[in-house]
Amino acid sequence: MKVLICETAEKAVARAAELVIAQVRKKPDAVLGLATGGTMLPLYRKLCEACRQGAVSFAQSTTFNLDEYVGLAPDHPGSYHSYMREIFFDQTDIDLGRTHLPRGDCADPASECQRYEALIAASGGIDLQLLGIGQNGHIGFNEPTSSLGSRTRIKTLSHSTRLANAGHFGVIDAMPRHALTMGIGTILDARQCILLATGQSKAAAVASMIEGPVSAGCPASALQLHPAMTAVLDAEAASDLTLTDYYHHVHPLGEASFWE
Ligand SMILES: N[C@@H]1[C@@H](O)[C@H](O)[C@@H](COP(=O)(O)O)O[C@@H]1O
Repeated sequence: MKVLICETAEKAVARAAELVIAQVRKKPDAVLGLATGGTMLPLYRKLCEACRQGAVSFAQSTTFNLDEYVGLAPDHPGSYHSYMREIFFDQTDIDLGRTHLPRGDCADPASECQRYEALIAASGGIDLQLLGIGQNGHIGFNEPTSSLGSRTRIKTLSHSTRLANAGHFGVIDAMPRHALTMGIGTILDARQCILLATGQSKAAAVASMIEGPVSAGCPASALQLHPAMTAVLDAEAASDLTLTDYYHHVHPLGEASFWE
């Protein structure tokens, strides 16, 4: 795993945006795996800005999002369909017909998961998967205990994940209890992964992901096995890593990359 430590969150976001833009410039019809969450907001802002300025075009991109809440229709304001339209799709030149998210409101979620997996495979597979990380080490909605070989399926959300995301729903009782999520095996199939983590609240999860044992207890630790995985971190998110000590000695207030 390549670990890129940047001095500030702003710089980490800028580096992650550069990596995405470089991939799309190199392969304009790239298949992108997309993530949601607060960490991604400034990253999408950068990508939209670059698109408006003509620095990158998503017109030929195909996208697959990691997850969606069970029971929510695409036009529900708390759905990830709504998030993606508002934050990214409607502000770029992307062809909406080539954007995909699992349908949360389908009658048969299990067959929706199979349909979604088949669609990803039919697209030729994901070239670049963008990821955030939950405070408990989840990726997508693969909560701790997720099988490392899992495919797209339904997961029960942990109480801490529901609390962390309840803001979008007003009260925790309005927050969905389940999600459809790409599996860890689905994510590991992507040809390249970029995980962005910023802020002190992610430090423990980031340390488990990079320096902990590969374990279903920290689903993100499975990314240690991926041959082309880059973790882009700010200094706060990196602060529990043993390699951060070296970073502070050798690169005070700078950017540094390490191979773990
Ligand atoms: N399903 C999403 C994840 O894909 C995301 O990585 C995580 C972290 O979100 P945040 O960036 O808001 O901390 O939140 C949700 O659980």
